[in-house]
Amino acid sequence: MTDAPADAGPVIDVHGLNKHFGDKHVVKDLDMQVQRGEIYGFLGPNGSGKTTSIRMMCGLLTPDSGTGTCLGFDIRKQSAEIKRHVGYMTQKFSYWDDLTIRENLDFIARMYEMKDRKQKVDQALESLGLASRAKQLTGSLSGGWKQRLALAACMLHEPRLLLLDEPTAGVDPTARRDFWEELHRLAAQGISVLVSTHYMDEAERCHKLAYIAYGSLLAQGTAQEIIDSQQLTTWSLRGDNLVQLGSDLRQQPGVDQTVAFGNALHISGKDADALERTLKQVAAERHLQLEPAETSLEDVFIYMMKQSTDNFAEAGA
Ligand SMILES: Nc1ncnc2c1ncn2[C@@H]1O[C@H](COP(=O)(O)OP(=O)(O)OP(=O)(O)O)[C@@H](O)[C@H]1O
Repeated sequence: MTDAPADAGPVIDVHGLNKHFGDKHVVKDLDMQVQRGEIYGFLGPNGSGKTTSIRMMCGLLTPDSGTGTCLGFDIRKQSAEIKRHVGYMTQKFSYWDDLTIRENLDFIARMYEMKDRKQKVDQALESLGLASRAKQLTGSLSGGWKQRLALAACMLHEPRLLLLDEPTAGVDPTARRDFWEELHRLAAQGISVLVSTHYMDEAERCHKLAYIAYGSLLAQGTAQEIIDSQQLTTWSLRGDNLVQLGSDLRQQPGVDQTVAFGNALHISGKDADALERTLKQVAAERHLQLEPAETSLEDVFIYMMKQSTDNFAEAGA
């Protein structure tokens, strides 16, 4: 096994990655860097190229063009070495229902030809809180426990990088919170995590984020940097019949987007002056309560998704 320099440079460093499936350009000129101990969130609408990007970055799929390294190994030429140091959790739970948790982990340990198998499995059961359920059949576990088993399985060979593809889809909020506590514990030990998600609360727990739509990376940075990058101003308007109000407002000058949040409507726009004039007038006419609001990550993601949908449609793609 070839060892890559452990602490030298970014854990993922890719430039100009492209991938086509047939005539579909699924990933376009992707540049990305992930640092050691960083939790990096990957967001974007369904089918935007997240899984394809993750697979290229860990050497499972060869890009049509572009270059890069993962853990210091060349993504084109050294995929076997990358796989030895990466834990990959796919979207689909792929363990045996009729084996117990321990048997599933033992099977994975055999696949990796680990010498101290029993000790490694015991450690994994202990550190992910699975010890009390070690003898339970996997098929009878709830979604949260299955996902904990999947994490234990992809941590078994002590990878330095975790690639997690929507690891918490369909899992309840408490189990998701526990899962994220675990990710932060691993990151604090220097393990890097690239995780795709559709959940806003999870996005906010990442150190850095990338937003990808129709194969193009539209923004990357900390949550605050992504919010700032779109230069939106947002106001909150309270009142009755928010659906009708939203639809009326979307025709008005300065209003780029309206999103209902509980009993309030978030209204955002790029032209701050025009937006303020419109909203003050509407609030006065209809006796509504108007307040400036912080632009949230969710406001910004909805805005970017809408922009990219429009651009995609205009391009006739
Ligand atoms: N092996 C393949 N052959 C042909 N097309 C593919 C293949 N894999 C993915 N695609 C297509 O590439 C596009 C991007 O898919 P990908 O799975 O990377 O998106 P995603 O962002 O991970 O989506 P989701 O959020 O739904 O998981 C989709 O249009 C998908 O249908």
